[in-house]
Amino acid sequence: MTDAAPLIRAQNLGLEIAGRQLLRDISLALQPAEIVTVIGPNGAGKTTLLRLLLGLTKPSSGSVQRRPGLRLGYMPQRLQIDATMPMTVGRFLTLGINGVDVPSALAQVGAPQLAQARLADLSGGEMQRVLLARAAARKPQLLVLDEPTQGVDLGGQSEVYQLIAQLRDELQCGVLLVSHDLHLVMAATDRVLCVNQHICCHGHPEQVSRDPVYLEMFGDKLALYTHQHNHHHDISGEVVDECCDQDHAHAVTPPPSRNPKSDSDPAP
Ligand SMILES: Nc1ncnc2c1ncn2[C@@H]1O[C@H](COP(=O)(O)OP(=O)(O)OP(=O)(O)O)[C@@H](O)[C@H]1O
Repeated sequence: MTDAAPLIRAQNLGLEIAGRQLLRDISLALQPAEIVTVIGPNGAGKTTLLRLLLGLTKPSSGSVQRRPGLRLGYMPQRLQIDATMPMTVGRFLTLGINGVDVPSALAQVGAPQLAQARLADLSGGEMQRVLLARAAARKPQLLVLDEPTQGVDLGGQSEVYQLIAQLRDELQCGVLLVSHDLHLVMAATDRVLCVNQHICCHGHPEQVSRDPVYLEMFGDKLALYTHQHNHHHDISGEVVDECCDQDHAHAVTPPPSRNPKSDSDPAP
């Protein structure tokens, strides 16, 4: 494969376990330096898809091709830490990875002060930054991040996504990440795959956010929100009309679909 070849290409992936079809007909290609976000409801198969792409789970059907020698950085969804474990962040970053420069690895994720901190003492946001630093420490060609903002408060979440976009620019690596919230990742994502056992829709984030399939899937969460001002937004935040209520709960108004790619389209 050449540099222009995808980092990973999957064709017609399917996984069945104990008679249950967890994933079917997944075809995709991850390009270098591209940020791709997988979204989908709980139990949709997002983590399972990552595992198939990484070769940690064997598909029941279809195939995955990875670039030979592909350098991966993986950030798992959660890391169980024993509160009594005395390990420092600096030690954790070098475990099993040769030649990690701890100060610069932490500086890269905006946490230079954490080298001597105990892993068990970190806040949710600090822990995510440390996990990101470890995933980036191998200078990966592909960063795979499973819900990188778990345990991070809302204000900190967009910071983490900005950091991911910054890492992509610095390392020129592809990024494959899982998220529950399209709107948080929109600004830092080139392409979205909406997964629920199969790829339901895909495309640029704005396209997907207006796709009827996406809206149906996340409709309950998007349908109502409360805030204090006097206009409506569509789901990408644009003001779509005026009204005079203050402090109201209202429905998000999706604008007309702009040719999103949906269920019936060929795979990405
Ligand atoms: N090894 C396995 N054996 C049987 N079922 C499994 C296995 N791995 C995952 N599943 C099931 O597959 C479904 C998809 O799981 P997965 O963790 O991929 O979902 P997800 O989209 O990542 O969910 P969440 O958003 O809740 O993290 C779930 O119903 C899960 O119970």
